[in-house]
Amino acid sequence: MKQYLDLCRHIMENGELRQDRTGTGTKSCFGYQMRIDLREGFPLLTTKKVFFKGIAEELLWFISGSTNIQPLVLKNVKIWNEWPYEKYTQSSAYQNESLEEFIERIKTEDDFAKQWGELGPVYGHQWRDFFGVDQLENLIHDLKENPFSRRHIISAWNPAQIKDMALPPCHAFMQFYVSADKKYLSCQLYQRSADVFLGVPFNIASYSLLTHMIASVCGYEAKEFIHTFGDVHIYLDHFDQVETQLAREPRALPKLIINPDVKSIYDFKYEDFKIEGYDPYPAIKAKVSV
Ligand SMILES: Nc1nc(=O)c2c([nH]1)NC[C@@H]1CN(c3ccc(C(=O)N[C@@H](CCC(=O)O)C(=O)O)cc3)CN21
Ligand SMILES: O=c1ccn([C@H]2C[C@H](O)[C@@H](COP(=O)(O)O)O2)c(=O)[nH]1
Repeated sequence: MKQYLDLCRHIMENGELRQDRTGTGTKSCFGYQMRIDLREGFPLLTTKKVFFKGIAEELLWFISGSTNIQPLVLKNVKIWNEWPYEKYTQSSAYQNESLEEFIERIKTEDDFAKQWGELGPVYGHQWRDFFGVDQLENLIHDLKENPFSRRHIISAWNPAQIKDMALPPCHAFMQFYVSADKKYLSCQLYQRSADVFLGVPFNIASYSLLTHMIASVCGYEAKEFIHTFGDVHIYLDHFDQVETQLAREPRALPKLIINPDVKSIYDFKYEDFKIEGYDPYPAIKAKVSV
């Protein structure tokens, strides 16, 4: 995807070196925007293999309103594991378990999962229960009933609850837009902080999938995903991986096929999505900064 490679090049060429919360250090820019036409294919990077199943299961988990990693872990999605583990290792309950042993306990012991698998009121909670407001339900209702509204918004940024979250939301604010002919749905996301190598490929695919799902249940077609960034950065220990990707020639994008019989946003399962014609270069390993 040219837009993504342009973003990587932009940061490599113009970014400033700065310290960050995790201690790793980044090259960073402030403010950037990508526009992705969803009619040209599904934006799953081809310059490395991206774990679509993990992205889809994470999105279904947000939609379900869950904020406990147990359902993800049971589906073998590992991307949120480090954060509850970090908290656990700092508690008096910690018995020197490795990350793998901790995750095994989350899988098999419900009481342990209830206590230690919780991330606090993160995305799923805010989307479905922002101080009692089901923002997702309202959004879908309004997209159908009042398509030209300028208030089609979901915010995960709840300042009163930031202190209770394992990580304050990065993809924090989204807005939807129905075309004048009521044919198309577009989505714009504001992401306050973006890990370009690990997080952004997930975020692009996740919001593009969400746009397709909402379009499908509201009777529209997905048109554009606009991705707007605040602090957009490449971690210092991801430079080699980014260069490897920049040396690869992007291939044709795959197609997303959604089961058209699903009429409610809450009824989707992973099996209702099919990615066709995905032919990526091999995956590239990288360390996640916690
Ligand atoms: N530093 C940092 N970057 C992030 O992208 C990030 C966070 N923290 N914290 C919260 C979530 C968790 N996210 C993550 C975490 C890990 C991967 C990751 O390791 N991805 C690998 C392997 C995926 C797999 O196959 O399990 C990848 O190659 O994409 C991706 C996104 C996105 N977010
Ligand atoms: O969906 C996500 C979630 C997180 N990130 C990245 C962005 C930053 O590198 C870290 C969060 O650290 P903060 O100090 O809270 O900004 O996680 C992402 O890119 N996408």
